[in-house]
Amino acid sequence: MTYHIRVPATTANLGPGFDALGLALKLYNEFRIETIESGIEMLGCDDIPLGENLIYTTIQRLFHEYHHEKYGVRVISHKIDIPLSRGLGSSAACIAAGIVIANRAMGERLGLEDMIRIGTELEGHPDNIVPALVGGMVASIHEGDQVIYTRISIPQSLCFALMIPEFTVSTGEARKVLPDHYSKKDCIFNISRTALLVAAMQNGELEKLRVATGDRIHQPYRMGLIPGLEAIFQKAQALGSKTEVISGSGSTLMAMIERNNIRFEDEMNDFLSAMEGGWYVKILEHDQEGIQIYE
Ligand SMILES: Nc1ncnc2c1ncn2[C@@H]1O[C@H](COP(=O)(O)OP(=O)(O)OP(=O)(O)O)[C@@H](O)[C@H]1O
Ligand SMILES: N[C@@H](CCO)C(=O)O
Repeated sequence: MTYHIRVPATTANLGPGFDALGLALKLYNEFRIETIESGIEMLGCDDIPLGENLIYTTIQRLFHEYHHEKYGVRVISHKIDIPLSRGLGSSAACIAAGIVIANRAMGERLGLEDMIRIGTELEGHPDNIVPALVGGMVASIHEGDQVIYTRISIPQSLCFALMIPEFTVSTGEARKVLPDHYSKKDCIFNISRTALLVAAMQNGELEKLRVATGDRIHQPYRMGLIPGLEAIFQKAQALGSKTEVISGSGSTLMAMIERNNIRFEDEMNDFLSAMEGGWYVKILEHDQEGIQIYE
């Protein structure tokens, strides 16, 4: 049996919604899956050691946990468009793919809610894995052994400009720079803005996005990991962006722009090409479908 999987990139946090908000983007990794007699074979991703290959380790873990021995899988990475460790959910995409591949091999014994729970446990937070699986913009919480999530609508006129550098920021390192405790003032700052952001998105109030994406939980501590951030944010604003945030834990930066902002891409690319860091821009729409299996 042979089939294909397509899994979207995701951007997490969207400013104040640390570990809670995320959205799927029309940028994809694609895999071809073949059934084999036994074991797990990975082709087309030789640069990632097997022990760090999250598709491999996810399938291995699920086969072991569910005592699956009947037959194995060959996973061929044939289109890897999500760059590694840039804050675009490459790890969540691989975990999502691994879960779906293992589940299919095991006769679809896991439902969507099980896959979301397992993915969240493996990733450590739900904000990338849930939109990678279900698509769209999603608010998620992990409570006990359950993940509870809901979709948030995104204004039709909005799209997303991703400024992607050559350098990486590992999520692990970017979490280590965060404090263990926050003041009541900072918590209230983020709670109020997260609520405003969700409502502004639902109501299509683009002019409120800038104030609604204010954040005191993670971005102030991570800015130092991304040289060029301030200049790029200023340029994006000058080009009419509605707001700018760090995508996930970086290194990618994201501006929310109107679809009819036709000068943004070229002018931002000119600006980025004069900077150090190997930056380039990609304008993307949100993905509404999440992970897809096709024959
Ligand atoms: N195509 C791939 N195949 C196998 N493993 C991958 C692939 N892409 C990423 N990974 C694994 O995911 C790791 C990157 O995870 P990390 O959390 O640092 O970045 P990210 O998921 O891209 O960023 P963020 O979580 O901020 O969006 C890689 O080191 C590798 O172990
Ligand atoms: N919410 C996560 C997303 C990155 O995986 C973080 O910012 O650390």
